[in-house]
Amino acid sequence: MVPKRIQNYISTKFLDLASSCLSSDFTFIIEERWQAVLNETFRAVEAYLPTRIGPFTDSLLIGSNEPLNPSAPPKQRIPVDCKIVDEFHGMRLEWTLRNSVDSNKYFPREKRYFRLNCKKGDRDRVMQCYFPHIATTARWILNQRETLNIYTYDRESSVWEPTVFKHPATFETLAMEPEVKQLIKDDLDFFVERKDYFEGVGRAWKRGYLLYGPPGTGKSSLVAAIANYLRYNIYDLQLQTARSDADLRHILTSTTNRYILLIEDIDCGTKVSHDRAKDQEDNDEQQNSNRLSSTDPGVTLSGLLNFLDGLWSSCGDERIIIFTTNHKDKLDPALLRPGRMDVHIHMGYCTPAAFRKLSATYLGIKHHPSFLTIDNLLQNINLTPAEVAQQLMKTDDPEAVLQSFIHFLEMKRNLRDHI
Ligand SMILES: Nc1ncnc2c1ncn2[C@@H]1O[C@H](COP(=O)(O)OP(=O)(O)OP(=O)(O)O)[C@@H](O)[C@H]1O
Repeated sequence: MVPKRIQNYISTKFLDLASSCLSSDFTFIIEERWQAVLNETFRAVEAYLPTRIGPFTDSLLIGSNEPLNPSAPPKQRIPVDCKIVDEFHGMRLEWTLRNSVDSNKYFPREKRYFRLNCKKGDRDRVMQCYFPHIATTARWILNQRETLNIYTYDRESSVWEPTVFKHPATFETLAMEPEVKQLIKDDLDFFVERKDYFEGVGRAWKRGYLLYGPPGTGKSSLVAAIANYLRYNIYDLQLQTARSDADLRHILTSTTNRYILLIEDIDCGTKVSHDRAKDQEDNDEQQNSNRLSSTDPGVTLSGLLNFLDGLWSSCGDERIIIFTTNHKDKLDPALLRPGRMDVHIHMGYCTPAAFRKLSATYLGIKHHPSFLTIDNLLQNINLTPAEVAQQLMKTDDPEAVLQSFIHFLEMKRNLRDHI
């Protein structure tokens, strides 16, 4: 009397129920993304599991990126479908990394997820003890990591591609006014240590820096120094790689916590720049003035601002956002409004104090009778630290370098006087 389809439905449901009652196993699934942002549990497991590779692990991904140390053992990662067995407080925990392609989307994206199998009876203990243990261990591992990464966004595969970041710049080697340097370091320390403060005053735990100044004054070097100081990875974003605001959101929420988001030369090739002189002529274009790129259909200034301090700004924790520009005056005033970028840092021409730092770094000389002459000359000439550094690398005889540098400065001064 019962139609075949309903019979099948009932028997399938019955079998499901029976197998779930009879099976003593339980499975946790940990996907890479959680509610539109990167899943911190996934990231913690990713950092933790390589420490659990044991003699029974049957395959590993290995690789190396240290050309200067070829005899060092390669680094290990966990391949897809490889089983890792962990033991914790008497529980047996079986992990597997899986991969699937999300084909529903217009742009197919790879979806990675971890499966954790345990005994049904251990489920609560896994939630209450094991996952917190993973989170704590992962935090420690990530804090200890020796190498930093710089990520660039690969538009084709829609993922951030990491490269090892080994920039030698530090606050110690940076040539800038010592007071400014100290201010930046204090600001960074305050930021890192005051999660509770940011929460208490209802602000997202992020800090925005705008570095501006002529080319060669050390903006990129300062970014590197900040990354090395905080041990934060850098996500280097070219705004043009985002196809639309939605794409930008996806890109920005596919990052981990604790990072520097770097958008260099924000004035270049985008409509974030604001050429006031052209305002009148560009009336029609003003309709589209929100658009950052004329070839890409859709990243808008408001899309970017929304991530900076709009509703999306609270997605993610412990983020330093750095914009650099050679032309602050070309930026849209909306970007410069108080509260948008918390700290504006002017990277200027080489000052006597900056010269002393460069001399100590490049020549190993901290005091020299010729410094007075150099100070006087520098005060009247606009020379970037990059130009000074170039002059100081001319030969490996420090005395000869200083003499030739004085000649160079005098030549510059005479040239300027004749124009
Ligand atoms: N303030 C500085 N302290 C130490 N070195 C510096 C400084 N400024 C520039 N340099 C030297 O000059 C090189 C170029 O500097 P850097 O790329 O940091 O400048 P920039 O302001 O980012 O330039 P651009 O605007 O062209 O990107 C650096 O590799 C570094 O060796």
